[in-house]
Amino acid sequence: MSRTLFDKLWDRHVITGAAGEPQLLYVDLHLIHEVTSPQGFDGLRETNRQVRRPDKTIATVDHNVPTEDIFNIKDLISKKQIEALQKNCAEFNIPLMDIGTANQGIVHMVGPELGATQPGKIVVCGDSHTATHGAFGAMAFGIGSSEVEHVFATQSIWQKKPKSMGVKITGKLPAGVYAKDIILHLIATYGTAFGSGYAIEFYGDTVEALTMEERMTICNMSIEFGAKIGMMAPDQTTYDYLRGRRYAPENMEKAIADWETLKSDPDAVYDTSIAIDVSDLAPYVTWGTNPGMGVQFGEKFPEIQDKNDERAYNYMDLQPGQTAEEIPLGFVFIGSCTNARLSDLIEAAKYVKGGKVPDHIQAMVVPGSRTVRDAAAELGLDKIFIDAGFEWREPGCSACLGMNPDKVPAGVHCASTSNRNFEGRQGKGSRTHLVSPAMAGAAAVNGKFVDIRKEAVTYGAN
Ligand SMILES: CC(C)[C@H](C(=O)O)[C@@H](O)C(=O)O
Ligand code: SF4
Repeated sequence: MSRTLFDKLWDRHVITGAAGEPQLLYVDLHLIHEVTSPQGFDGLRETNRQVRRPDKTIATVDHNVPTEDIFNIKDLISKKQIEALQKNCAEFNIPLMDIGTANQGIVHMVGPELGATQPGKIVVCGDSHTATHGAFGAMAFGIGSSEVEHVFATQSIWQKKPKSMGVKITGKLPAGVYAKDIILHLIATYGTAFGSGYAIEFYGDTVEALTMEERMTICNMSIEFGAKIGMMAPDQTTYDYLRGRRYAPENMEKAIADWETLKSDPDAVYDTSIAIDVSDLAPYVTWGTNPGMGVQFGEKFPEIQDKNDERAYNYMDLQPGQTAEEIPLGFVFIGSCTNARLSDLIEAAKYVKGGKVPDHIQAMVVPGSRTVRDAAAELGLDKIFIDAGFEWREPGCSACLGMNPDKVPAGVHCASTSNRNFEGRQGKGSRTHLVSPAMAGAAAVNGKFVDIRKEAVTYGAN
């Protein structure tokens, strides 16, 4: 029988359980961070158990780390969580990409950078953006804290198979329009609950033409589209990305021969299918308090249709009929596991170069990992951002969410390359507008959102 990529990944991992019932799946890679792992370790200790496969577990510190004085963790809860992870990793023999080390970074950046995220694997993490790793043709999903303990102890997890959805993306992206705009467009068009109960496969000629970094941006926000799982079939782009990385297979040719089978059969059928064409897409800007409340640049913010819209407009202090250019920005955040990879910083820098961030805007770049930070500095991007008036920070989740000192002040509008614009997400009372890195960079030096498709707004673009 014809099978989708998702069916193939699922079938490979079933240990026991009948179809239609929860099934026990083997886990190939367990990523952990300081926020959702302490309970699991405590549970192991209480019952005198070990981590079954420390060699299939990788730890990162990301949510709580300061991005200025990295070893000086002032917040007591943050300090406790980070110290607990350090102690737990030492006790249970788990590799930790610790603060200050070469591989420090956000968990969803580090797995791929190390080459640990690979086609065909089941990747889990106590974090909702785990779908990011699906960009490699892996089946990756977020799990809860009690499931973290289960994976620690057994290297497996019970799951009921979700339905499958095919999202076909075709057309060539116009200049100034990015992977971020594709996923924001999908969410704005179909709603934040559309993917609920599904594992999504993104495919089509647009997807095939994307780099791994762009693919990760789309899979990352599967959760904002309602789906726990988002994936793309592996191809030459995937293999080229992985070759030579620390955890890449020793015998790449043998691995690739297997990975080549990881694609949906031509006549495989998804439970639900949708298709979009991106040839005429414009850059997106969200105006409201969920990632689906967004418009294409130039469009007016929509009329109020329900209580949610009303509440969002009140919280954001915006009105229907306004446009993105009218948003009074006070903050620009370029960071997060959605858009803080090297290509994101390169694209943002193209629009920042030679410009100046006006006094009314605080702008920061927070590379998602030290690897990215170092590579960007090598290209001189740090200088471009600093000369323009940006703060150039150390890696971490930073202002993506208010768990560390980086926060957007109450009432301030922030152009953000992250994935969530919920009330208070970037700090109490903060107002988040989700955009691509290029849109954020251009907004910083122009003092407001601008149409980056027009040459005139780019400074020294090349
Ligand atoms: C803190 C963590 C559990 C959380 C998540 O699950 O996604 C965070 O990463 C987020 O983005 O909101
Ligand atoms: S960068 Fe943001 S979305 Fe990503 S893991 Fe950290 S807090 Fe979650």
